[in-house]
Order: sequence, then structure tokens, then C-alpha cells
Amino acid sequence: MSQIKIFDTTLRDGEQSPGVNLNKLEKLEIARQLERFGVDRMEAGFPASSKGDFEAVKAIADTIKNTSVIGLARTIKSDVDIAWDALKGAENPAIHLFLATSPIHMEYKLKKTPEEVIETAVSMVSYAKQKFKEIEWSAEDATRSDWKFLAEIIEKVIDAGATVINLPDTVGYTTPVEYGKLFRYISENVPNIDQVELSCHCHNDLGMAVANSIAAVENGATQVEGTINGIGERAGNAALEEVAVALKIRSDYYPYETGLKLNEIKRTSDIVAKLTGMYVQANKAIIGRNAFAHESGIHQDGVLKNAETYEIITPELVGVTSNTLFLGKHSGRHAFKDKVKEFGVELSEAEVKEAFDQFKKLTDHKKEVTDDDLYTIVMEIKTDSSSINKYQLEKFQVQYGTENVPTATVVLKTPDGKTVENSCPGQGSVEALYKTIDSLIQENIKLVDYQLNSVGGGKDALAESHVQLIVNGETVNGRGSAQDVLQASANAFINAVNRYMIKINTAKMKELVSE
Ligand SMILES: CC(=O)SCCNC(=O)CCNC(=O)[C@H](O)C(C)(C)COP(=O)(O)OP(=O)(O)OC[C@H]1O[C@@H](n2cnc3c(N)ncnc32)[C@H](O)[C@@H]1OP(=O)(O)O
Ligand SMILES: CC(C)C(=O)C(=O)O
Repeated sequence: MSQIKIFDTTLRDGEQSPGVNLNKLEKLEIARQLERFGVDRMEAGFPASSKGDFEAVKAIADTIKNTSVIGLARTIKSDVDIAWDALKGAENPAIHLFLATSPIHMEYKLKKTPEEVIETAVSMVSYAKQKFKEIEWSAEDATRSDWKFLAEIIEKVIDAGATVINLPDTVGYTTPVEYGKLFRYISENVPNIDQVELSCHCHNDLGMAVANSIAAVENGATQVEGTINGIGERAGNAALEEVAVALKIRSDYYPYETGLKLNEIKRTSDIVAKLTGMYVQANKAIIGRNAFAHESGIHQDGVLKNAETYEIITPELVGVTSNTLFLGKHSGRHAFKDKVKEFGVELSEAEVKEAFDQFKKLTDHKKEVTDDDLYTIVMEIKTDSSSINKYQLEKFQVQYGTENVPTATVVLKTPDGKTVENSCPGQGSVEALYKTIDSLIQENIKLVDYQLNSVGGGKDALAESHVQLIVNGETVNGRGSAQDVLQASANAFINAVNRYMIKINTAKMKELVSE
């Protein structure tokens, strides 16, 4: 296995993401985590760009001791001097000089001829060499540059003292095969190339930054540059966690490894997301919220039988505690039963069926069924004695408007199997509903207490209602849940009446037995 160096530029190119602005303390916190993560080099910033960035790079250079700290600079003397002032306290001060080599950048941006570009690059590398032992030189926009010209300038900057040569795909323009060929070409056509390390630096404009980086490694790159979570200018940079895990998981095919502590990935990703405010999309490879989550029944069943059926990466490898079986409309019975087992509740096959049916019904209305929702369903089934004939709510409707009297219409099935219907007005929707249900039940009922809560958060959370009734002098409690508050309220009322029925029936049974 050959060792590939990881050059992290989260604090420089990552910070160039529109809208991201890290202060010194934030940069220092990220730098500490990058050191723990084990990156070989970290580009802490661009010292000449602002006083704030100078201070941040200096603080990082003075603090971080196990990772080489680098600062970016243009090929301008003052940029080099400022970079030195910021970095001289580092364990191993290093500078990253860049100058564009593509025709469009040279002509329009730099307004220099190719000869002037060579001369500037060489003289500034020589100047920087008086201060820095380690100099990375980047041919900005290398992938849109003339390859022969690239080979010529690279040979000269190596002679001037560069120790690392970087071929950036500045605008994310290249493709894996082409980028691989460029590395091969430079390796074969620059006579002194063996004196330096070769680095790749990819942007993700066409979504190929990680694939391009791996192609570069296959063709001679010994260093990969990128950022955590792939943040960076425009569509971002190659996501380092993706590169590292791809090399690890496909070590059967790629004979390369990094020195990164992969189980620090999640922590590193979290701190970068939090401090930059650039949150990771749910389906992001390696560390997205869904990267280890399974929703569909067939996948969940496979994962429960053997996680490797649908997981090529273990969550633990990247510091994620465990996978999640997300219960939703595509889930099946196996995952459902597994979740019930987690609650420590024993359900018979019939109860599982009933709970599963209720769960599936709920998924038609709710995007994500939470553990709280499931627990409520399971508990309702578990605490409901189904062997006794009970009242059943067939359907109901409540009419409410600020200008008219709320009125409820309810259809109930009674314990002896009859269907009864009535409508009553009330002061409010719940009162109208309760008065109507009461009118259909041939018992003397008094409502003592009524409560309504939401289970979990979100606008589609389940409603749970608790009531206390006195039925024919007996105090009984009832509980009901549903997505709609009125349905939950009706369920709670009927549940309390049914509990009364069970109580009475049980007492009658006892009397019969003693007779
Ligand atoms: C591909 C990359 O990611 S490169 C890094 C990009 N990062 C940044 O630009 C972030 C920090 N930048 C900044 O804060 C500012 O741009 C500064 C402080 C560096 C410069 O600010 P200003 O002096 O106002 O110049 P401005 O940014 O408008 O223009 C850039 C100048 O640098 C020149 N320049 C660009 N690259 C280089 C280079 N590698 N070497 C020398 N000069 C360069 C441009 O030609 C232009 O020069 P001009 O003023 O003679 O036309
Ligand atoms: C400074 C260089 C390496 C850069 O960020 C790029 O070309 O994208």
C-alpha cells in the first residue's frame, strides 16, 4: 500500500464558499479537529488577504504541532512576506504559491505573456525559498492549460525550489480519464519531477471532484487536496472524507491508503457544518443523515439479516454510532417488529398485525413516523382488552365556524352490534363531539378532565388526548391518539367508556364464577 498525503483546505478554499466567514477562534477549533483527524497538511488561510485571516493563520501555526500548517500567497513579494510573518512560528512553516497557466487566465486576468508567467513564478518561488523550506506551487487552471507549457514551467519552478507541484482543476472542468492522463504526462515529461510530490486539487462543478482525485492518484499524484464536507468555491472541492473512505472500502482494488483516523469523520464533519453554517444534505455520501438509514422494507429486512446486504461501509468506521431503520411508508413487517422489540414490549402475532396496520395507515398521512408515534400505537393496542364487545367510532363530522354554532354528527357501533347516529350542538367542537357521543351511549356519563398534547414535534405530530369520566358513578380514564385533535379526543372518550364496559363485565364474570 502506498501512503497518500491529505492536504486539507477547509480553512482556505472551504472558507471561500459564498456566505462563509470564520473568525479566529472558529478556525482554531476546526484546525484542532483536523489535527485529531490526522490530515498531513492544513492550509490555514491566505494571510495577505486580511488582518483577520493573518491573525487566524498565525494562531493556528503557533498552536498546531502534529500537522504541517500552510498559508496561501500570490506570486507577489508582499504576499510572501506576510505569509512568513504569519507562519514562522509553525513547526514546519510552508507556503502555497499559485499562478495561473491557462491562456484565458494569463491573457485576461493576469495580463501577462506565458514567458512573463514563467519568469514571475520562478522568481517568486526563489524568493520564498529564502524563508520557507517547503513550497507548494500550483499551476492555477492547470486543466485548461497547454500541457507542453505546463511541463516547461513546472520543470523551472522545481529548479527554483518548489517541493510540491499541484495541478488544480480550478473550475471543475476535467474528467477522470483526462485528469489521469495529465498526471501521467507531467510525470513522464518533466525531467526533475521525481524531486517533488505531485498533488491534485479538484473542484466539483461537474460533480466529478472525488472521481478526478482518485484518477490522479492512480496516475502518480501522491497528495490529494480537498475539504471536509466538500465545501469550497462555487460547487465546492473534493470531499476528503469521500476520497479517504473510497480508498479504504475499495482497498481490494486501490493499493493506496491515507493516515486519516476515519472514525473522526463524523465529528470533523459536524464541527465544520456547525461553524460554517453549511449543513450537509441528507443524502451526502459518507456522512449525510441518510447515509446509514434504510427506509424500504426489502432493504430493512436484508440489513436485519446481514447489514452487508445493503451497507458497504459500517457506520462505526466513520464515527457514526449505528445505522437507522427509518420507519416510513416503504417499511415492512421485519423492521417494524425489530423496533417494537427495542421498546421491550411483547406483542402477539395478532397485536403485531393490528399495530402494523395502524402504522401503515399513519404513514399515508405522516412523512416520518417517530418512535414516540409507534410507542403510542403499540401501547394503545397493548393496553386495550379486545375480547369484550365495545363501542366503536364508525365516523364523525364536526362543523365549526366563527359565525355559527359548532355541531357534531357521530356514527357509533354499540357493543350489541347496532349502528346509531346523532347530531348535537356545543359551545366548541370538542363539546359538540362529546355531547353527541354521550347521547349515543346509554350510560350516565360525566366528563371530569380533558387533556390534549402533541406526541413529538412537527406540524404533522400525533395528538394524544387523556380524559377522565365518571360513568354510572365509576371513575375511569381513557386515552386516544390520532393525527387529528378531534379524532384523538373522540378516541379518548370512547376508550374511557369501553374501559368502564370492561370493568363492569369483569365484575359480572367474577360474580358468575362465585355463584
Ligand atoms: C483559485 C483560487 O482559489 S485562488 C485564491 C482566491 N482567494 C481569494 O481571492 C480570497 C482572498 N482574496 C482577497 O482578499 C483579495 O482578492 C486580495 C487581498 C488577495 C487582493 O485584493 P485586491 O488587491 O483588491 O485585488 P483583486 O482581488 O481585486 O484582484 C486580484 C489581483 O491579483 C492578481 N492576481 C491574481 N492571481 C495572482 C497571482 N497568483 N499572483 C499575482 N497576482 C495575482 C490579479 O491579476 C489582480 O491584479 P490587478 O489588480 O493587477 O488586476
Ligand atoms: C490556489 C489553487 C490551488 C486553487 O484553489 C485552485 O486552483 O482551485
